[in-house]
Amino acid sequence: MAFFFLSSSSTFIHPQLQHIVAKMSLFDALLFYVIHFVDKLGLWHRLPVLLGLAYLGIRRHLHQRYNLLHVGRINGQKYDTKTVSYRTADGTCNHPHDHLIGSQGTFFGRNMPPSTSPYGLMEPHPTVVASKLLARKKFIDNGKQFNMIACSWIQFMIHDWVDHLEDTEQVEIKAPEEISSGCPLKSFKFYKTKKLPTGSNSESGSLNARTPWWDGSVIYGNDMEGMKRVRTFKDGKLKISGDGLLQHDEKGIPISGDVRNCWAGFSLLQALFAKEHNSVCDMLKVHYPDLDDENLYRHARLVTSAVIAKIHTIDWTVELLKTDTLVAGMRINWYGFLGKRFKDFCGNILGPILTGLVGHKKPRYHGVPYSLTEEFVSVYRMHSLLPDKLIVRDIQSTDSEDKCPPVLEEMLMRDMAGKEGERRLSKIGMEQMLVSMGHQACGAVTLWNYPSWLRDLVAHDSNGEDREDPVDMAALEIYRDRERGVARYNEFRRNLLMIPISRWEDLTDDQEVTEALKEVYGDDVEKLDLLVGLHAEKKIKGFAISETAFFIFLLIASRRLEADRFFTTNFNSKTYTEKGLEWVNKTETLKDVIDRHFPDMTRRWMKCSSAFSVWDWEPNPESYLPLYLRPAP
Ligand code: HEM
Repeated sequence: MAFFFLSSSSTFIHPQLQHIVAKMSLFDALLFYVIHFVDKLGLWHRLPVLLGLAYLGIRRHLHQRYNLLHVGRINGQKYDTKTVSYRTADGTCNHPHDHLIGSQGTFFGRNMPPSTSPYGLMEPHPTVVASKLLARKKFIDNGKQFNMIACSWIQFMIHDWVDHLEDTEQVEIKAPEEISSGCPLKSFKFYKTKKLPTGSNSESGSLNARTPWWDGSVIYGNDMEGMKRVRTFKDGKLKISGDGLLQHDEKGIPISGDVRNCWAGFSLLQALFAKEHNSVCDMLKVHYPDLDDENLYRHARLVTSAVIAKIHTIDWTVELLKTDTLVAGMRINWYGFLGKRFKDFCGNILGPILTGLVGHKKPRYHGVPYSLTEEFVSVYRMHSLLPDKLIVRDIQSTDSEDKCPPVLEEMLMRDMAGKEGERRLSKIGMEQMLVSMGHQACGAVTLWNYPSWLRDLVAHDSNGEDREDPVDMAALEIYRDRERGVARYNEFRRNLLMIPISRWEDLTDDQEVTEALKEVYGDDVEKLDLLVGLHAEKKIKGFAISETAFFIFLLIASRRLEADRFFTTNFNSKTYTEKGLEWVNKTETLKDVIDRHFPDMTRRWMKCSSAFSVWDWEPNPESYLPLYLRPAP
C-alpha cells in the first residue's frame, strides 16, 4: 500500500487522485508520482523521444494494472490449441485456456468502474448538447495529415472489433421545444442497448456482437453463417466482383463480413482486402500445391489479418499521432526497441520491449481476460471525421503536369451510404475512388464539426437493411455513453490517472467554446459529457485526437496484439506457413498493399509518405538523426 508514501506527498498529488493512488503498490505509486510530475508540467509530448517513450511505458504499465476490468464470468472450456491453429469464424479458441474468451457475443469489459455521476440520462438534454456543441457550422478539415482513406480505415477497424448488441425495446428522444426548430429531427426512436446480468456481481453489462480480436472479421464475418456468405469455397478465396469491388445480393446489399452502416469508402476497403486475401491464396497455392480450399482459406486469413493489424499499428496510427515519439512507440510495439532488422534476423528472442509484442512466446493478459471495453468504444466516436461531400477526381486526366487529378464531381456523403452508395461506387470504380479519397482531407475531431447528414440518418440493422426510423446520431451518441454507464469527462480523466479540469479554461483556450460549454453545462465541469470533452480538448501538436482518448489507445492498441495467440505464440511459420509469414514481414504500409494491386497508381498520384495523408502533400522530411536520439519537438 502506498499510504505512507502518499501521506508525505499529499500536497503534491492532485487531491482528486489521492484515493486512487492510495490503492496502489508502493512501486506503482512511485511510478505514478513520476508521470504525475510530468503531467503537472504538461511536458511528456515535449520531451526528447527516449524520455517520451519512458513516460508512455510507465503510463501503459499503470493502465495495465489499474484500468483493465473484466465483466462477466469465465465459463469456457479447455481445448487443444494445436488442433485449432487458425482463426475460427466466431472468435472462439484464441485464448489458450478458455475457448470462449474474446468470442462473438461476450461481454464488453471496462477500463474503469461504471460512472458514479449523479446526473440523469437526459441531463443536459442530448439534443441540446448536439445542437449547441456538436452540430457542424462549417466543415473543418484535418489539413493534409489525414485523408478520407484514413477516415474509412477506422470505420473498417471499428467494424472488425465492436458493435453493441441491441435490445428489442425502443426509446424515443424528443427535442425540447426551445431547441426543436434547429434539430433536423424533432424526435427519433432507436433500440436500447441490451443489458444482461453479468453473473459475477449485481451489475449488468452489454454484449459485443462482433469478435473483438483483430481477426479481419470485417471481411470474413463474425460467425459461421457470415463466413459462409463471403467464401467461394474454391482455392480458399473470397467472393469478389469482376471489377474488383464487392459482390451484392439480390437486395443490393454487399457481400462482406460486416455490412451495417456501410458507405462506399468502407466497402472499398473491404474489397481491397478481399483482393489481398485472394492474392495470398494464389501465392500459397503456388508454393504449397497440396493445401486444400479450407487450409488455403485459413492461412490466407491469418496473413491478411496480420497485414491489417500491422498497417494499423505502424502506418495509420503513426499518421493519426504524427510525432517522432509515436513513430518510435508504434514501431516498438511491432518490432521492438531493437528494430526490424534485428527482429528479421534473430526473431523475437528478447521479449516484448526489445523485440516487440508480436511473436512473443506467450500471450499476455495482465491478469484480465481479453475483451474490448465500453470506454474504448466511446473514445472511438469520431463521426466528425466524415465530410458532407465526397470529391470525385478524374484519373483519366492526360495532363502529365498534374500533381493532383482534377475534380470531376462532388457527391453528397448521404448519397454515398448504403445501397445507393454501392451503386455510385461501381460507377466510379475502385482506382478512381482510391485516388479521390486519397486526395481529400477528412474532418477534424473537434466541436461544431458533427456532420449534419448524420443528424437525420437512416441507420441499418445488422443485415444491412434500412431501419424505419431515422436517428439523430449526434444526440444518440451522447445518450449511448450515458446509457452504458461510461464516466463523464472529468471522472474519466481521474480514472485514467490524469489531472481533472477545474474550470473550462483548463480544457480549452477558445473563448467561444468556453461560453458555449457554460451555456449547456453551467459552471459544473463534472457534468461535461465525455464525447464533448474529447472534442473540445486542446490537442497535442501532431495529434488528430485528444490526449485523453490517446491514453485508452495506448493501453488497448498493445493489448489487441499481445493478448492474441495468433500474434504471439502462433505468429510463426508453422501456423502462417513460411511464405505467409514472409508476406506479412514484407508488407509495411497500406501503400504496399495498394501498389501490389494497382502498381502504377501510387507512382502516378501519390506524392506523400503514407497512403493515409493527403496524396499531394510533401513527403516526410528526411532526418539524419536516428529516431531514438531526436530531441524535443
Ligand atoms: C458513413 C459512415 C458512417 C455511418 C453511416 C455510421 C453510422 C453509425 C451508426 C448508425 C451507429 C450506431 C449508433 C447507435 O445506435 O448507437 C454507429 C456506431 C459507431 N460508429 Fe459509426 N458510422 C459511420 C462511420 C464511422 C466512422 C468513420 C467512425 C470512426 C471511428 C465510426 C465509429 C463508430 C463507433 C465507435 C460506434 C459505436 C459502436 C458501438 O456502439 O458498439 N463510425 N455508427
